[in-house]
This record gives sequence, structure tokens and C-alpha cells, in this order.
Amino acid sequence: MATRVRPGNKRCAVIGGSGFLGRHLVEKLLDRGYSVSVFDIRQSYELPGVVFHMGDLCDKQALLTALKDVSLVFHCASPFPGSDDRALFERVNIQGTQTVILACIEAGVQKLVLTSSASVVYEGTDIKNGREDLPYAKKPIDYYTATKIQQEKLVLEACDQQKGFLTVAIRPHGIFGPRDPQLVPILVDTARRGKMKFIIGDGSNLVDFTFVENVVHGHILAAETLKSNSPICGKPYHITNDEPVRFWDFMSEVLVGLGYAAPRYHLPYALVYGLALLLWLLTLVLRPFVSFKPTFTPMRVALAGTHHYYSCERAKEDMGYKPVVSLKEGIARTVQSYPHLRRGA
Ligand SMILES: NC(=O)C1=CN([C@@H]2O[C@H](COP(=O)(O)OP(=O)(O)OC[C@H]3O[C@@H](n4cnc5c(N)ncnc54)[C@H](O)[C@@H]3O)[C@@H](O)[C@H]2O)C=CC1
Ligand SMILES: CC(C)CCC[C@@H](C)[C@H]1CC[C@H]2C3=C(CC[C@]12C)[C@@]1(C)CCC(=O)C[C@@H]1CC3
Repeated sequence: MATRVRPGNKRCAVIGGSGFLGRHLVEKLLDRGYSVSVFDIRQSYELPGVVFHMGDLCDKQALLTALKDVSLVFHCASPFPGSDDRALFERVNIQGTQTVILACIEAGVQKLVLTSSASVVYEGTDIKNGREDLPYAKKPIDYYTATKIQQEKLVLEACDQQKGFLTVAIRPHGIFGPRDPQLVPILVDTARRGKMKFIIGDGSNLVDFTFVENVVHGHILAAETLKSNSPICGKPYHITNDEPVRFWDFMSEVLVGLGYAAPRYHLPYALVYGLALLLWLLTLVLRPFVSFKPTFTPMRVALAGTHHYYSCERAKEDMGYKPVVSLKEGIARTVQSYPHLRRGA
């Protein structure tokens, strides 16, 4: 039985609030006067004003406890994208998201903002200034992407203005910033092992990298714009820095900022992709005997060697989105935030 929450209520919940994006979102929500509950399988920090609920989003009862009196839910939980655990992705991103929707409806939540990904339309080939009307990838490049597609469809289809349950999906791309556990740490680890000497392809491919505070800004704008009859109900929105950059220029700027050499030598894209594919097949065949994780997976090679940048015109038009931190400043703040990853540290 749904208990309707009073209008104007600024109590929200962040599912996945212990993660990189989730924690930045929680911090900004607190600044803006929201009271926040975090629901996550782990607690990674403590903050005054935040109530933590430890639990798995596949557990409806645990969710219902965390969603009591909450009017707005952000769902930004996901398994690590680099994993190849198909069952885990399906359980968390598909069944788990279905459970989140059911729990929101049962708890009387009015708005659900999903963190999707621009990669739901990416198949490993060039996308230039892609808009939201591009079809979902028919051949997603990995289980992460395949299940993010299903997740986004579930959330958008659940939008029901009659029943007062409104949903929207934010599609960020290449999130970076302080405390990111993925992009900068993987890059530095690769450099420290002497493997960041090569540029895959001619180095001219443009990609979106999005500073985490812009992603947070997009989420909060969406939540505050999401009202009955608003054009954003049930729709996906690209949120990027709106400054596509050459993939290898971005990587070089971060590397040089941290004291490492920029990659210099070019390798043909098809050769590196073919080798990465071969290596990946080998890891599958040898999995019963040895386990090893190649740095250059076919997915990473595709992301590093193709154009993939997206238009955020729709977010500008429908919710007045404009990035709040430029790419240059975002990179400087990110580099500064990783003293322990500097060369020689
Ligand atoms: N990092 C990136 O470049 C991009 C990320 N995204 C999306 O943004 C969202 C946030 O990503 P990040 O903050 O980078 O990841 P993250 O790994 O730092 O955070 C994810 C959080 O979800 C939690 N979680 C995982 N499984 C759970 C479960 N079964 N129940 C409850 N909590 C669970 C984790 O404990 C973690 O705290 C994800 O949905 C991801 O798909 C989208 C585009 C790009
Ligand atoms: C070893 C180097 C060639 C590359 C190091 C950097 C990569 C770890 C990152 C470059 C682009 C990133 C990216 C994602 C993860 C980290 C990178 C591969 C995502 C797959 C994260 C989840 C998404 O939704 C899409 C992202 C696209 C870009």
C-alpha cells in the first residue's frame, strides 16, 4: 500500500550512494538542503546528515525500509563495468532495477532518476554528436552495456503520470574526477607498467569525458524538472562536458599532469583490436587453468580508438543544462586530487 509523501518533501535516497558518482551526488544534495539516505552494499564514508542503509538492491524489504518517507530516488548502483560476470550484471542491473521500481511504487516514491550510460547506443564503431534518438545497440560490446540497456528500458517504461510515478534516465559518458576508482587509476597503473607508450590509431578520435560535478548537476536538474506533464518524463538525456576532446589528448594531459610521459608511438587500430580479441579468446580458453586480466581488452581498445561523443542539446532545451566545470578545470582538479598516483609517489 503506497503512503503518499507530502509535496515539497526534500528527503531523497541515493542507491549506490557509497560509490564514486553516488558520493559526489550525496554531497551536492546535502549542500542544496536535501536530507539523504544512502542505500548500498557497503558503507565507504560517514557524513553528518546522511543515514546509511546497508543492503542489496535485489532485496525489496531492505529497500522498503530505506525508502520510507522518501519522495525522490536516485539509482546509481552498478557492478564494476570492467567485470565479465554476466550473472551478476543480470541480477543487479536487470532484476535489481525491477525490484527498485517495485519498491519505489510500494513506498509511494514520486520520482526515480536513473544513472544510465551513453554507451547504451555504442557498438564499438564511430558515433559523432549522437542524439538520444539513436537506437539501442543491437550488438552491445559487453554484459555491462547489454544490461544497462535493459535497465534503462525498464525505468523509462515504468513512468506513469496517472499514477504519479515519474522517471527519467541520465546518460553520462566517461565520468572522471576526484576519487574516481576507475579511469585515472587504470591509466596510471598501465603507465607504471610501461604500457602507455602507444597511441591506438591516428589519435584524432573525439570522445566525451565528463567531470563528475557536471554529471551530478545533470542529475539534480533532472530531479527538479521532473514534474507531471514535464517534457522530460520517461525520457533519456545525455549529460556530458559538451567539449568532445581527442581521446589521446585527454589521456596525455592526465598522464603528464601526474608526471608520466605521454604516449607517442602510433599503432594501427585494426592490429591492436585483433590482438586484444585474440588475447581475450585465449583468456576464455585458459580460464579453467590460469586466470589473468589483460589491460587492453577489446572494449577498451574500441573506446580508445573510435569517435564516441554525444549531443546534450536535449538536456539544454528541456532542463536548461549547461556544464558547470570546464574540461580544463576538471582535469586540473582531478590531477591535483591524486597525489598518491604521481610518478615516484
Ligand atoms: N564511471 C563512468 O565512467 C560511468 C558510469 N556510469 C554509471 O554511473 C553509475 C555510478 O558509477 P560509478 O560511481 O562510477 O561506480 P561505483 O562502482 O563507484 O559505484 C557503484 C556503487 O553501487 C554499489 N552497488 C553495486 N551493486 C550493488 C547492489 N547489488 N546493491 C546495492 N548497491 C550496489 C557499489 O557498492 C558502489 O558503491 C553506474 O550506474 C554506472 O553504470 C555511466 C556512464 C559512465
Ligand atoms: C589502458 C588505456 C588504453 C585506457 C585507460 C582508460 C580507461 C580505463 C577508460 C577510458 C574510457 C573509459 C570509459 C569507461 C571506463 C573507463 C575507460 C574505459 C566506461 C566503460 C565506464 C562505464 C560506462 O558507462 C561507459 C564508459 C566509457 C568510457
